[in-house]
Amino acid sequence: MREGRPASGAPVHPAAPAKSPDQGLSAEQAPERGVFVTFEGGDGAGKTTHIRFLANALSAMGREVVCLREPGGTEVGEQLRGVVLNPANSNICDGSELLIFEAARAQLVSQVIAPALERGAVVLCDRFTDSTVAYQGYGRGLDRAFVEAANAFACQGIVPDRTILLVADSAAEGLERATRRAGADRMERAGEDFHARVNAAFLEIAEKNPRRVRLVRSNGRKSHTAVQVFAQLADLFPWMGDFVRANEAYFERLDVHRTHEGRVDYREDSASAPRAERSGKEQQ
Ligand SMILES: Nc1ncnc2c1ncn2[C@@H]1O[C@H](COP(=O)(O)OP(=O)(O)OP(=O)(O)O)[C@@H](O)[C@H]1O
Ligand SMILES: Cc1cn([C@H]2C[C@H](O)[C@@H](COP(=O)(O)O)O2)c(=O)[nH]c1=O
Repeated sequence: MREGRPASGAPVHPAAPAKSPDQGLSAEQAPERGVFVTFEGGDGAGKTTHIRFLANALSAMGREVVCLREPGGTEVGEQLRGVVLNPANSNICDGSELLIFEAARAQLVSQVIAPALERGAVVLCDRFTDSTVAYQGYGRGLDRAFVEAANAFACQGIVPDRTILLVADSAAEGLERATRRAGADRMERAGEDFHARVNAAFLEIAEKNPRRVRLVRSNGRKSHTAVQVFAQLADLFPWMGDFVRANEAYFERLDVHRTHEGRVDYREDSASAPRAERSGKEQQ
């Protein structure tokens, strides 16, 4: 997603801002401001799905998009991810767990996020500091002021411009979605009560930070969720507001369902998708 070329087949809205996917920056245009958007929510809430979809649309509009996940996103961070999520490491203590997430974050912020924002990229991050508050603060019960201080230390002043909080029907539903394919990692095995506390914590975080954190339900069709995600970002990317109203079919491709054989099936409720898409030109 680092290049500014439009993805094939992605619509371009007529009311696109000064820059359209076909036009480069003219010499006198100021570089665009970097935008930092994080996606949060319980396990299996749909973060990966919607980050990927949004990233495609943003790069079609000519933005450099950097997609990241936490823990991870750097070599060191991915190694730390392997340690903290490995179910074999069942004896990691809560303090050590917190510091591993913070170590991965400090590396990601300094090595990737800060430079990307400086360049004017859009950074989409699958989890960030709110996850630490929810999982280590509320879930594990660590001192919240200390968790906040550790977050601040790792972030070096970088705060998301917007956080999309995706909410599934329940923690159990999300966990079922998350573990369906690959089994449960160390955090996903923390128990139902733990995950209920985490999900409640996310709602509390959203209530306390209404400007930054926007709640979007991910319990229905993915296309509906995606429309709401775009709508909640329309003040940061002004073309998105009109785009949502004028391009329903663009979102419906998310409701495409892949069969085990790799064929593409279309659910009944997406039967209105345009013909070209129904012959297999879906994006995701
Ligand atoms: N409205 C929805 N939006 C997104 N995903 C949905 C929705 N409804 C069902 N799903 C399903 O939920 C599952 C989990 O999606 P995804 O992997 O994007 O979640 P995630 O939050 O990134 O999970 P994890 O916490 O494991 O990283 C997928 O199988 C996806 O198809
Ligand atoms: C950043 C962060 C993450 N976690 C937990 C949340 C999830 O259970 C895993 C990450 O797995 P995912 O499939 O990428 O969602 O780690 C946490 O407990 N604390 C954190 O700060």
